[in-house]
Amino acid sequence: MRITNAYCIVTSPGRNFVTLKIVTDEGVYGIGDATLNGRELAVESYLTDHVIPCLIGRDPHRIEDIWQYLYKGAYWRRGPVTMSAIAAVDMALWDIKAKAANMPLYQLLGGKSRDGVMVYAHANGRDIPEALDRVAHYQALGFKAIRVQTGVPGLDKVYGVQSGEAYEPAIRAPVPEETLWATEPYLDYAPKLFEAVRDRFGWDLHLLHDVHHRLTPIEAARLGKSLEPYRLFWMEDPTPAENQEAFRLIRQHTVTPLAVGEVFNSIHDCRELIQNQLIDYIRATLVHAGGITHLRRIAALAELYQVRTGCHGATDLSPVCMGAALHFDSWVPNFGVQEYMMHNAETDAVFPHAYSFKDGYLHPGEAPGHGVDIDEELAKKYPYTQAYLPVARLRDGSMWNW
Ligand SMILES: O=C(O)C(=O)C[C@H](O)[C@H](O)CO
Ligand SMILES: [Mg+2]
Repeated sequence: MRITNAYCIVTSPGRNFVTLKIVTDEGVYGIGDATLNGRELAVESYLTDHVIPCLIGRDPHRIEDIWQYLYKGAYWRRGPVTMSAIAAVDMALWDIKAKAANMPLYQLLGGKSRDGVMVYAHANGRDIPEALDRVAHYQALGFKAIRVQTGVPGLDKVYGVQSGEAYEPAIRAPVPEETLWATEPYLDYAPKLFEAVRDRFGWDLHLLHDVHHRLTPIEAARLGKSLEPYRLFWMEDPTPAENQEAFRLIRQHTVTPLAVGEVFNSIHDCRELIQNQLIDYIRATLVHAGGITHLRRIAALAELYQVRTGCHGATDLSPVCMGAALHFDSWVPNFGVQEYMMHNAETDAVFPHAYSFKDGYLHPGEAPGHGVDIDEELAKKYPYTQAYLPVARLRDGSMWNW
């Protein structure tokens, strides 16, 4: 089998997605997600200008060799643009291999380790009562795990809180939106939120919370400690993780479980966090961390230290990433949970998929490959529009972490 053609499809059914399609001489094709929120065209150019010309004529079954070629062959290693491009190729090649074998991808990875993939939903409210209503909504849908975020008194816009029906932080505009952040009111308010959630819903629900990189290590330690009575499933990204050592300080003060890594793109970003058991869940996922070939190395390292997976699954990762991740999640021995934000109807129509939700679990389906396709004609109806994640500043105007 040979690769005869490959190209990117950029589409925007509500938000921007970059998809790679790899076509072979035997008519089998594979699909990979290459979306990097706010930097979509950089990955598209990396693939189109620098990667695709090197793929033509290669044997698509040689997934490991192609991965190594793209990683080592560029000389410049790692980084989100490079690793998202490699991930797209890798996902598409695994799709081809599984389709050629006439098997769902999880079978090639080693078969299922579980009957369903537990997923968590996002309950977002402008205040505590609204957040509680959203928790009730997702619990009624059958979710066993729910992430809860609220607005903070005195702050106009806060990460994770929706102004309309669907939460979409990447605003369509030529430059990022500016938002305001203040740590003190947040640290006071977050425990009140979880006290209210436990009061109303009891203990038979996994609760998660995303701090979105906004605290210093000692502030994160304080928050983890103040959330202990509410027994969170995890506290996510409490502080930026470039300095992996910083998590030692948080760990010394709290037993609230920690989840980190949605912005990571290689095993080196989380090696110390894992080897020193400074986290409980690793959030890296396929599209930003080099695809299945690389994520399974990360998971294997994590397994040695009883760190479990908690793959990123926000809506800026396309259904292609979600579908492939569900095969990975079905197989990976040290699975923890999968994020599931749910795409809008337009996105689901552009990306027909085999996965389905039932009673708090997602199932990858039995279609050969990863089970997600792209309707290229429909995709053309939604042209790319510039959109960026917001930035955050403190009250004195200093730049902060969004
Ligand atoms: O889903 C999460 O946990 C996130 O933090 C979502 C991110 O803000 C989003 O994916 C950025 O593109
Ligand atoms: Mg997050």
